[in-house]
Amino acid sequence: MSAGGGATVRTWHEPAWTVPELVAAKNGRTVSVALPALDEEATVAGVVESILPLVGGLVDDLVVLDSGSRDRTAQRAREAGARVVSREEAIPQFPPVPGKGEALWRAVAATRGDVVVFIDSDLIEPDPRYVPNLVGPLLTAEGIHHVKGFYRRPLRINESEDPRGGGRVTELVARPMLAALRPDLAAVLQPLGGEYAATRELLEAVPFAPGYGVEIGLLLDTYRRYGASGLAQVNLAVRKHRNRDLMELGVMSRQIIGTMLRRCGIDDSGVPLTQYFAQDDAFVPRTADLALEDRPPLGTVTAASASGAGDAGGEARGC
Ligand SMILES: O=c1ccn([C@@H]2O[C@H](COP(=O)(O)OP(=O)(O)O[C@H]3O[C@H](CO)[C@@H](O)[C@H](O)[C@H]3O)[C@@H](O)[C@H]2O)c(=O)[nH]1
Ligand SMILES: O=C(O)[C@H](O)COP(=O)(O)O
Repeated sequence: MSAGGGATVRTWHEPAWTVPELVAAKNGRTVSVALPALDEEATVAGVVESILPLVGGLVDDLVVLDSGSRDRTAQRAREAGARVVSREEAIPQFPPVPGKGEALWRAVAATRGDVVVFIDSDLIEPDPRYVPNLVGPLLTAEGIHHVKGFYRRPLRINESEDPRGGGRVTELVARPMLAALRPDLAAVLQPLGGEYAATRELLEAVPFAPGYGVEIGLLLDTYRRYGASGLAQVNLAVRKHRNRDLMELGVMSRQIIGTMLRRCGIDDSGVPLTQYFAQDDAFVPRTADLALEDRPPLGTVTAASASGAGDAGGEARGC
């Protein structure tokens, strides 16, 4: 699929692989599935259970990377049948920092699969076809390193459901900014989606952006390394998740903009977002954290470098 003169991104609209076909296509390769989870006790078990039947066949390892949960996420995930790894266990030599990028960076370190599939653990009614369809292009086609899922996204707020209203940051921030800065990626339907698969070769070679910048960072870094031909996308039908409120999405958007600018060699002010919350007749300011320092490529991280997993520097710049 191409958009507005941009590059073509290989797109599977009606994926039809069977699980036995994909198992045969592994050809000695291994597949890990990693679920980042922060306080997801309500949903994590359902996501694990949707993938568990594949373990021992298509999937070699199913891991929940606990991102510092204070609820019973780890217990629920373990009881449902996943291997649970804390951030500290995944990379003991570096103290963890908050955020999703940190969780994914450590999930790659905690797994061994030649292919790693990421699935969010806040999904509602997760479809058991997500994992097979995400690994399909990697196992059956040549030259692809990163497969994004795409889907219709319902928006569920205050008990009402808009069948197509979800993906607000995607539609208002990420896709318009890609059109402006990286038009070759304008055909990617869900650049921020949390359901995607990638080769270990890619995941160990690129830096991981902090927080919610991680998906856009991985997308831009894939494009920089392999061009659009290293990317693919596959139709996963529908995806429902816990919808955050507008102010939380503002903070997420600020992080994503910071990562995009940095990947495109554009200076970011580094100023975090201040939001104003109406309280009675006043507007109360609150400034959110902003993190712009990447974690370095895992391929460069050894026990000897324990003194500093900081910024990956030039590797991340200039998309
Ligand atoms: O510090 C964190 C924050 C989140 N998560 C997990 O990451 C997943 C997605 O987080 P969520 O806060 O639900 O993100 P969304 O609002 O769903 O945001 C969308 O957009 C983000 C920015 O691209 C992506 O990271 C998400 O995967 C994507 O679903 C969930 O399983 C969380 O538990 C962590 O593990 N650690
Ligand atoms: O991916 C996104 O755009 C954000 O996660 C927001 O998604 P939502 O609008 O479906 O809550």
